Amino acid sequence: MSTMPMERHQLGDEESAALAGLAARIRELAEAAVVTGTGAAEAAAVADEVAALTARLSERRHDAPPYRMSGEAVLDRATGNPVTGALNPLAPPVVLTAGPDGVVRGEFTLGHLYEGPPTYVHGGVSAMVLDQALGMAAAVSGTPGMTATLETRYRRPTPLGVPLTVEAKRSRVEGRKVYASGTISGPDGRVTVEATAMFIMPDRFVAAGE
Ligand SMILES: CCCCC/C=C\C/C=C\C/C=C\C/C=C\CCCC(=O)SCCNC(=O)CCNC(=O)[C@H](O)C(C)(C)COP(=O)(O)OP(=O)(O)OC[C@H]1O[C@@H](n2cnc3c(N)ncnc32)[C@H](O)[C@@H]1OP(=O)(O)O
Repeated sequence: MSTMPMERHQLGDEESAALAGLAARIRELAEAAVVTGTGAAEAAAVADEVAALTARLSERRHDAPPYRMSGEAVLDRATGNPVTGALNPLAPPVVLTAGPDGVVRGEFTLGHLYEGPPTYVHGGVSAMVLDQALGMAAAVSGTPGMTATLETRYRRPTPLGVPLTVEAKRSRVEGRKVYASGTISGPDGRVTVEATAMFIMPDRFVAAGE
C-alpha cells in the first residue's frame, strides 16, 4: 500500500488560479530548459536562481497535492494529475470534458518536452493521455477503476506542436471489469493512436465506498 496520505487540502478559487499560473510559468521554464542555447555559465547561474525559488516554495508544504472540487463539466479533482492537472507543471495539461453521450474529449498541444522520435510525440506520452481519457470515460459512466490493461496501436506518427484531439468512451461492463476505447487524432482529423483498456475497481475501494 502507498504511504502517501489520502486526505487532501481543498483549494479555493483564488489559490487555485494562482497555483495554475505558477504551474504554467514552470512549464514554460521546462520547455525553455530543453531548447535553450545559453552557455554553460548562464545555465549554472539560472540553476542557482531556480534552486532559490524551489526553496521559497518549499517553506510551507502539504504532504500531498491538494484537490479542487468543481461543479463544471471539466473532470478530475486531482490538480496534481500528470495528464490533466492544471497545478502540475509536468502535465500538458489536457483539459477533458464529458459530453451528455458519455464521450470524454479534450484538445491539447504537445511541445518539445514530449518528443520521442524527432518531431513526433513519445509513444508513452500518448499512452498516458489515452489511459487518463479512457479512465475518465469509465468514471463518468459511473464505473471508475484502476487500469488493468491498456493496449495502444500506433497507426501513424503523432505530430508535436499542433492541436491534437483525444476522445474516449466506455464500451461495456462485465462485473467489476469496465472496458473503454479511444483515439488521438491530428489536426487533419486522421487517427494517429487507438487504444482499448480494461479497468477494475479494487475491492478495497468498493468496501471504502459502502
Ligand atoms: C483510479 C481510481 C480507482 C478507484 C478510485 C475511486 C474513484 C475514482 C474516481 C475518478 C477517477 C477518474 C479518472 C480515472 C482516470 C485515469 C485512470 C488512470 C488510472 C491509473 O493510472 S491506475 C494505475 C495503474 N494501474 C494499477 O496500478 C493497477 C494495479 N493492479 C491492481 O490494483 C489490481 O491488480 C487490480 C485492481 C487491477 C485488480 O485486482 P483485484 O484484486 O481487484 O482483481 P482480482 O484478482 O479479484 O481479479 C478480478 C478479475 O479481473 C482479472 N484481472 C485482474 N487483474 C487483471 C489484469 N491486470 N489484466 C487482466 N485481467 C485482470 C482477474 O483475472 C479476474 O478475472 P475473472 O473474474 O474473470 O477471473
